[in-house]
Amino acid sequence: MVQFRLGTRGSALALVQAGMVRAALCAAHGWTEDQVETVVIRTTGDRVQDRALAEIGGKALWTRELDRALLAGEVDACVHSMKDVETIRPDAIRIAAMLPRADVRDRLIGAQSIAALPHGATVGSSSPRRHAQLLRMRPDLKVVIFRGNVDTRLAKLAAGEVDATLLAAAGLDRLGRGHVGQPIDPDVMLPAASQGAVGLETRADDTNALALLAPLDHAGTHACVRAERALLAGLVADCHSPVGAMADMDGGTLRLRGELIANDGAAWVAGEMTGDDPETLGQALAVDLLARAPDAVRRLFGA
Ligand SMILES: NCc1[nH]cc(CCC(=O)O)c1CC(=O)O
Repeated sequence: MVQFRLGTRGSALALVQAGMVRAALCAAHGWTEDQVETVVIRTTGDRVQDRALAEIGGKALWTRELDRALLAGEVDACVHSMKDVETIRPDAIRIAAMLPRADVRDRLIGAQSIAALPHGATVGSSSPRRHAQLLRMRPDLKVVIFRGNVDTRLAKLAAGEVDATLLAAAGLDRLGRGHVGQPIDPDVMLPAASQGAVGLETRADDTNALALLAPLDHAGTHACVRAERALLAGLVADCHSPVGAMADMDGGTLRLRGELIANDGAAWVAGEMTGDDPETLGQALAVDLLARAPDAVRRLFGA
């Protein structure tokens, strides 16, 4: 008998991540695999492949249809790459658990390092953060929109459409492509908020699902993701904003790093704070960064 229905996108990466959650649920509750049903839900982000995501104008590109299925009771929880989950969530939906975080870094594919890219090289990326970070280091680069799932992007790179691209290490690793590309140190390229984290959302009032998901929660990862998301909230930013954010745990203390970069990479502000409460820490760093941001950067944010 099915004990739990798990909503997921249908991309190869999403299905691997859903499989990780299914395995964790089975291990926690002594279920067999057939007791967790995976329900594949197609999202707007999966349909629209030819424009920069930021241009489609829509928010919730990866979550709207999953939210609907969750709230309609068609699934008990949804699996998400937390990086793609909006900063502000509906009150009726609760982030219930976070799997242990994978490699948080970006990987460069097509060159040994950003410094080693030939003058004027074309780099494919549709992430405003990576775009701005690349131009800050290398104003000579041509950064072009590059979309599609991981395999599509690697195929476009192999076909010579671009000289190089950047992808999250976590996604590559989960797809069995751990050998692809060179990891970029976070000091060189601060990752996106929640990068490498897989989270589970359920209905806020579903006490049964919340209890079943509780043993899957990795408290350290959850605290880091909370702090990073609180920074985005304080900036009125989302995953389409040119923001780097990364928390880690130093002993019992949270350390949060953040940076805001103008789209052309010519102006930026960066900072770091430590604290115990993730929300307080994220909010405080947002206030600090906005207070110190050059005009060209501050104007990008709603605060
Ligand atoms: N925006 C797409 C997206 N969302 C999550 C991942 C990778 C997996 C992760 O960060 O957990 C990716 C691809 C990428 O940025 O390379």
